[in-house]
Amino acid sequence: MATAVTEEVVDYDEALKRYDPVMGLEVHVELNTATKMFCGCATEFGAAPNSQVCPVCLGLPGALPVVNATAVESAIRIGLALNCEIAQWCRFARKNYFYPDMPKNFQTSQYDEPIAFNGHLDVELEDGTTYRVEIERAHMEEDTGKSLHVGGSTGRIHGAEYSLVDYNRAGIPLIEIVTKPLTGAGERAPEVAKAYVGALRELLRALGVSDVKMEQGSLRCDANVSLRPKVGDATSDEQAAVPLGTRTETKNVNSLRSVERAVRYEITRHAAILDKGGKIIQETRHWHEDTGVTTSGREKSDAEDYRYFPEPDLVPVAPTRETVEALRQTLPEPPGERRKRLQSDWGYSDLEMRDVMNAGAVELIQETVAAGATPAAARKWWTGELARRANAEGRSVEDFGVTPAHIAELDGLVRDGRLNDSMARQVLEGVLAGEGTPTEVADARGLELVQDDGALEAAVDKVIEANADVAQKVRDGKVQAAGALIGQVMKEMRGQADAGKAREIILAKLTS
Ligand SMILES: Nc1ncnc2c1ncn2[C@@H]1O[C@H](COP(=O)(O)OP(=O)(O)OP(=O)(O)O)[C@@H](O)[C@H]1O
Ligand SMILES: [Mg+2]
Ligand SMILES: [Mg+2]
Repeated sequence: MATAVTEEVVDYDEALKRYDPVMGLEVHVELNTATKMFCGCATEFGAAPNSQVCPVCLGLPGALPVVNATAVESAIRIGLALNCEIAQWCRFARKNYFYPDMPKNFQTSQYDEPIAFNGHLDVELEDGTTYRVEIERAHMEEDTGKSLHVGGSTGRIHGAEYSLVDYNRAGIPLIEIVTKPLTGAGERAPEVAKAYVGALRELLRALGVSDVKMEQGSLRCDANVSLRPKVGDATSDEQAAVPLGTRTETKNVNSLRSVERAVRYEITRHAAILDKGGKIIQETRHWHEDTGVTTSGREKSDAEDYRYFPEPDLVPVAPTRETVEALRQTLPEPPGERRKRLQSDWGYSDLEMRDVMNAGAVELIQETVAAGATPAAARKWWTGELARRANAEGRSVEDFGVTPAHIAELDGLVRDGRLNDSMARQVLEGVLAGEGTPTEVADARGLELVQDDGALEAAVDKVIEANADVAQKVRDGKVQAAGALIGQVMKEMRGQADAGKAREIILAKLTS
């Protein structure tokens, strides 16, 4: 294991004055098929170690693999969604290397005949511009098992007392999506990296092919970074003609924010080495979330000898054009377009839509609006109260037992004038506590606005009398001062009044 040496870095903006960054992103996505890539074992996450294994995924002699047809379909759909060409005929290949988490001593992968190639994904950046990420290929392979190193001194894998290995993950279908070297992003390279992985995650989720949980490892990103001397604008022809520098490959970066930080860090680290006339070593690096740095992994040349050869135990994959076209018909509306359509349907600002995206609430809002709520109310509940609570409790809003129908019903009660905002919040408490539907909770808790305007007027009169000085301010034109009076009226009515109505009455009495 690498010892923790702090490497030199230069200021990011300084680095960008002298160097042009180039990136290549490799994303591994675990498909959500019920069974593994080449056998019938289950793929459930978190099962007891080595409970989902068989002779095929354990690589026992004589066991024969069979391709998972659903995984191939998912691979083709991913390829199509990434605007790739789909191979008419391709094979699996054995990638030979020895590592204890890989029981067969080779990984069944694809090499020079990927199922999908030559695509692109357009990603939107913060400033509204679009960057086209060129996709080199998307190929099928299988995941490895997981090692667990126990005892010994902390962080020293090979100093561990012993190691355990869990093969449940071995053989889970993976698609590796590899970009071409991405140029022309200039100082926005880290932002492009984050935006691309985010857009890819959104796309894969829309395709329904993976649960894309970076924190659980079902979506993993390796970020390759190199620098070359800067000779012009990032997008100029002279700059494009400069040969690429040596890359480093930062492994398994497991959040969008980390992708951005890791790329940024590597740019500043490379620059420091190049400034001193040093050479970048082509190697893998490990990202450390806590300290925000990468450390050296293993040296890895381009000509890494994996002794690839075509897998003799599997038949080639040869999807007919009809099959491919039929799969094309199953593609969802591109997420970017869908997002824009919904934002305009719902009348949200850019900021509001971003909140909704960040809260992962698009589907919930869609269902809530379909159930009759206004888009504004749906957004308010799902990204406000419920998202806050979910965050605080480290849970997902879906796990609360509150449904879009509940929220629509709650909104209905507010719009019918039966509940005010603070009462609606109390009703929601009750729904969260499992007391029933919003109407049931409001009935059971006796929550209902006083509809009697006479009572409200009486309360207003009383409050005006008791707060003559404030009332005078309102009369003198300081309308904001009415807020204090409304507060008093609400108190007088024990919260059972419609604050909007109270305001109307107060202003009518004092300003007309
Ligand atoms: N000089 C470079 N600078 C930045 N990125 C590069 C450079 N050369 C290649 N890349 C990118 O690095 C990535 C290399 O991924 P690829 O899967 O092809 O090979 P690998 O990382 O060597 O192999 P493995 O899949 O075994 O990790 C690609 O995204 C490619 O575009
Ligand atoms: Mg790769
Ligand atoms: Mg790689």
